[in-house]
Amino acid sequence: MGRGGHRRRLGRVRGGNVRPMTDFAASSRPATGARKTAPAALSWPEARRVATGAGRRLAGVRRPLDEALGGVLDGPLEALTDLPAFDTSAMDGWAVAGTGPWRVVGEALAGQRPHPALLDGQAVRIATGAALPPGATAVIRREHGCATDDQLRASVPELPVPGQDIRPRGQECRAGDQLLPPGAAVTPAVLGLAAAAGYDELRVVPRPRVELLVLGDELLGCGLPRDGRVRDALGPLLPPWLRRLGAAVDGVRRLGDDAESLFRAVDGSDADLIVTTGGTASGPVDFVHPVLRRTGARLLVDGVAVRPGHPMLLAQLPDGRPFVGLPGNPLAAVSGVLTLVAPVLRALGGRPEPAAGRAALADGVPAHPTDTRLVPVALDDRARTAEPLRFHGPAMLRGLAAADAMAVIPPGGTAERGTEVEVLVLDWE
Ligand SMILES: Nc1nc2c(c(=O)[nH]1)N[C@H]1C(S)=C(S)[C@@H](COP(=O)(O)OP(=O)(O)OC[C@H]3O[C@@H](n4cnc5c(N)ncnc54)[C@H](O)[C@@H]3O)O[C@H]1N2
Ligand code: MOO
Repeated sequence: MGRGGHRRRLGRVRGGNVRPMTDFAASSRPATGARKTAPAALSWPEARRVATGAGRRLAGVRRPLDEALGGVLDGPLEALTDLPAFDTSAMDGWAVAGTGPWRVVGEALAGQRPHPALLDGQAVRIATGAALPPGATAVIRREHGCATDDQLRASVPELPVPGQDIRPRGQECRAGDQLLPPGAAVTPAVLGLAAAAGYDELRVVPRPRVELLVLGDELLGCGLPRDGRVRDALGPLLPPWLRRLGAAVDGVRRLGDDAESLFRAVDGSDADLIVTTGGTASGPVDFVHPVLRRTGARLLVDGVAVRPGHPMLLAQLPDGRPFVGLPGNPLAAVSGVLTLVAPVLRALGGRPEPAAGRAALADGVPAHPTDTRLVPVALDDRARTAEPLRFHGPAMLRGLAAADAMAVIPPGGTAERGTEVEVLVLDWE
């Protein structure tokens, strides 16, 4: 269940739990799960476009600065004050009025109210960051002046230079200036800037909350594969990656291949996005389609012309929340994250799409005749090349674990060595 503990019930049809097929708009699957005729898979670029449009940006919330990290700005960050807010000294030394020599009449430390105005020929000892007394025309650095018996002389002939080592009020910004645009990621630097500019709280688009449901009777949470069972690889892989992509993920719920428990988990979740793994195909215990049908969801993407990962799907629950079904084969699930989950998370979280990376293939890669291929590659940033890696089968993670990116190989022919292709950088850390 989501963090708030609130359960959102999905709409039900009286007299039965299965919605009419018209509610399962894009699907042509029969209610039992097996497919009579395969619906046309969307092309990979089209599926990504649909995913981008499937998530409505979450409403902004006010957060104290220390809880705003990792969100994005809901609106522009406008300065609440001039910065600096008052004229200050940039150096330790003396603030002076007019040309020397000067009589030292007091002291100005950071954090004190401004010293009374200086007359021509007067000076105060001043600390870096202290408010400049009115009338001061320059600052003489400690190492450029010589003070005896309250008489100050510059030890460098060119001094004083008017304005030297003074940080004038408003040098960095004026109150009301836009410091950052809406959608900027809230980094530690942004927190510092916001505090300097007078903010105690920020209005941010929150991280979308993801409910992650890992399906499969065969999955083990620990130990060696045994008795036909395998270790769950996606439970450890997905949460930290989805967090990196801007999501809030409380944890993973592992469910058996049981339609009722999947329905209850989906029905009881108040997450902004539900992601399942496994059960997308048409095997005897693949329940994602029938359960979606029972919830009254609308399928937006039902299969994508991409290898691996072609059974991935994207649906919209009756209340509009998105649902992504990732295939169970681990590299196919990774392909589904890149194709569907990442764009949906960006849309929900108000994050801009990163600029597309490109690199030249260091070796030829056979393309699929009709589908896009996503192939793990090691990037050489200096040479701007991408080396295709072995062990890239849909059930394998060995290539991925050594990869920096997935190269996008468009359908048809062979992508020859030297061909420049799009690369989706795997920003793990
Ligand atoms: N008759 C057909 N069979 C299959 C097709 C097809 O088109 N026609 N597509 C194949 C492709 S491609 C994929 S991908 C898989 C997708 O299947 P599901 O999404 O239903 O996934 P499962 O059947 O539950 O599992 C598939 C495979 O992956 C292993 N798995 C599942 N979850 C995990 C996990 N968390 N960690 C590690 N491994 C996992 C599972 O044990 C299976 O070996 O369907 C093909 N079949
Ligand atoms: O999606 Mo499957 O082969 O492409 O693992």
